[in-house]
Amino acid sequence: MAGKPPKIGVLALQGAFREHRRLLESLGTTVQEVRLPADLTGLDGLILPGGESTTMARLLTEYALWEPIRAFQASGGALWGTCAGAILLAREVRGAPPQFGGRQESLGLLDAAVVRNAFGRQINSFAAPLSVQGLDGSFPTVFIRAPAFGEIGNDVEVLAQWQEQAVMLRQGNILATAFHPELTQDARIHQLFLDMTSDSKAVVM
Ligand SMILES: NC(=O)CC[C@H](N)C(=O)O
Repeated sequence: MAGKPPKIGVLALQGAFREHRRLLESLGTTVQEVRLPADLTGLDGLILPGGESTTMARLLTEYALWEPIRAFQASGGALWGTCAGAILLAREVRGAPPQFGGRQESLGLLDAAVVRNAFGRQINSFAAPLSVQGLDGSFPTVFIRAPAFGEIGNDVEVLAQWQEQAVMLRQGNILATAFHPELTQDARIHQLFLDMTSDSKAVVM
């Protein structure tokens, strides 16, 4: 769809937000770092980066961002969570640390449960070429203490799997990857997300 180029926010409380910014800018996208609810104004999409989901959850509470992000998505804003960011999107989080009483707050916007650290600890981190639905050839994925998705709702498409576990999901204007496209030089999933922002604008109009 022709029109204004999308403006994308990257949640910049903690984690790999600079890496997302670099890839988005390589595609000519205007990027806004998001730390406060007001930073969401005028954005077409928001990326929740990888990092540490328990820390990010605490900071989302401190900066009063939970409800504004839900409202942003409800009004047509696209969301993409990578790794810890994907954990924040899920309906239910498994494997929360005991000091959280085994429970971890999430946005609950993606109709799937997420299992933290599904592929093991830091030392079990790995890189692998993966086939991703809609992309030609393989995509160079990087998994760092990555989650996997389960109990996936009917409205959710599985776009990639690793060892029979779902690692990339799309539900309408929400995208979730258990891996880190921002740590590669391959901007195709960032491009896919930019395309999603114009899809959701088309729906709203
Ligand atoms: N690379 C990552 O984002 C790791 C996510 C981390 N295991 C968490 O649960 O938050």
